[in-house]
Parts: sequence; structure tokens; C-alpha cells
Amino acid sequence: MRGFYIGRFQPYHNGHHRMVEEIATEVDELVLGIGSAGDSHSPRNPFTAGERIMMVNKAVSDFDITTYAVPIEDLDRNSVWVSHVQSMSPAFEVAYSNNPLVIQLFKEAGVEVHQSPMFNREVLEGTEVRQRMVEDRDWESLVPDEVADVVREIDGIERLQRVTATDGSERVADDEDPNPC
Ligand SMILES: Nc1ncnc2c1ncn2[C@@H]1O[C@H](COP(=O)(O)OP(=O)(O)OP(=O)(O)O)[C@@H](O)[C@H]1O
Ligand SMILES: NC(=O)c1ccc[n+]([C@@H]2O[C@H](COP(=O)(O)O)[C@@H](O)[C@H]2O)c1
Repeated sequence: MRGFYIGRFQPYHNGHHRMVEEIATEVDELVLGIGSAGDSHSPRNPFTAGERIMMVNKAVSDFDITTYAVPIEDLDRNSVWVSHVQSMSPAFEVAYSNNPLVIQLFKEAGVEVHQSPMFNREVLEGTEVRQRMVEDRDWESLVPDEVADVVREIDGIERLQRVTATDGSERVADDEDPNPC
């Protein structure tokens, strides 16, 4: 059976990794949808789709399943998003998500959805990992070693700190662009 699991993976962290570990007990092939694939170089989405594919591919290589990382760009129309996903992905029988909108859209489209428990969500959250990266606090312990290697290879911390930087007069929220064009 083939499953589908989508996330922004900004970055791929140990919560995602635990979820893939669980999913691997239920399917023999898994498509990892790289969500919001067109977004990068912002505080909420610092890494490109290609960089996230590197993180995911290296981190899941130990699992005993075949995986395919597929970039999925966002659409303005939620009502056709599942068709968009299906048009980009190898066919799958079950979708995995804990995101209420994603679950709703798949269910309305007649796709079976499985949820997973949230693992150590107090710290295993992309927002927390990025906050620690910005503040030069320990983030490496929250991600697989392979992901930490990719972040270092691409100078990811420096990038995130730059795109988050302001002139110092105010704090920038995670989803706010401090450098609007
Ligand atoms: N700690 C976790 N345990 C289980 N599932 C998780 C965990 N963190 C995220 N997920 C799930 O993985 C999917 C992808 O999540 P996503 O990439 O948005 O990560 P996130 O940690 O929620 O990131 P952000 O804080 O950047 O929004 C979602 O279904 C989300 O609910
Ligand atoms: N209309 C759309 O483009 C649409 C709808 C639902 C989810 N998504 C994407 O799916 C991904 C879901 O991942 P998260 O669970 O990490 O939020 C995100 O990248 C989100 O933008 C997009």
C-alpha cells in the first residue's frame, strides 16, 4: 500500500520523523509531499523545496520503505487542492495528516485519512525549531542529524537570521515578511 504525508517541513524535525516511523509500519511506500513548495527565504518558510527534499530524503533513508518526495505548490482554491495534489503525486490509497484543513479536504474528496498522535509537541514544532535557530539556541537536538547537516551545508542559520532581521526597532512575527518589496 502507498501512503501520502504532506507538510511544509520548515525544517523536517523529529516530530515528523516519529510520524514517518509510525506510518512505515502501515505502508510499504510513502509519498512525502513538500507543501508550499514555492515558498522560501521568509521567516516562516526559510528553505527551498529542493533543500527540504534533501533534508527529507537523507533523513528517511534508514526506514525500510520506498519514499518519493514530491513538491506541491499552494493554490488559491482549497476546493480543488486535492485534485492538484493527486495530479502531482504517485497514486496513493491513504493520506496521513494532523492538519484539520488537510484532513477535511481529503475526506471531502473521498480519500481515507489517518491521524497520528502529536509527539512531544511542546518542542517538536517547526516554529520552535526556527525560533531557536534565530536565537542561536540548541535546535540540533530537535531534528535528525541528516537535517542538521543539510542546514549547515546551505548556511541555513545565517539565511534565517538575515530574513528575520529588522532594524532592531520591533520584533517580527514568524509569518510576517520584514523585508517587503
Ligand atoms: N510533533 C509532531 N508530532 C506529530 N505530528 C506532527 C508534529 N509536528 C508536526 N506534525 C504534523 O506534521 C504535518 C506537517 O507539519 P508542519 O510541516 O506544518 O510542521 P509544524 O511543526 O506544524 O510546523 P510549523 O510550526 O512551521 O507550522 C502536520 O500534519 C502536523 O500536524
Ligand atoms: N489551497 C492550498 O494550496 C492548500 C490547502 C491545504 C493545504 N495546503 C498545504 O499543505 C501543506 C500542509 O502542511 P502542514 O500540515 O504542514 O500545514 C502546507 O504546505 C499547506 O500550504 C495547501
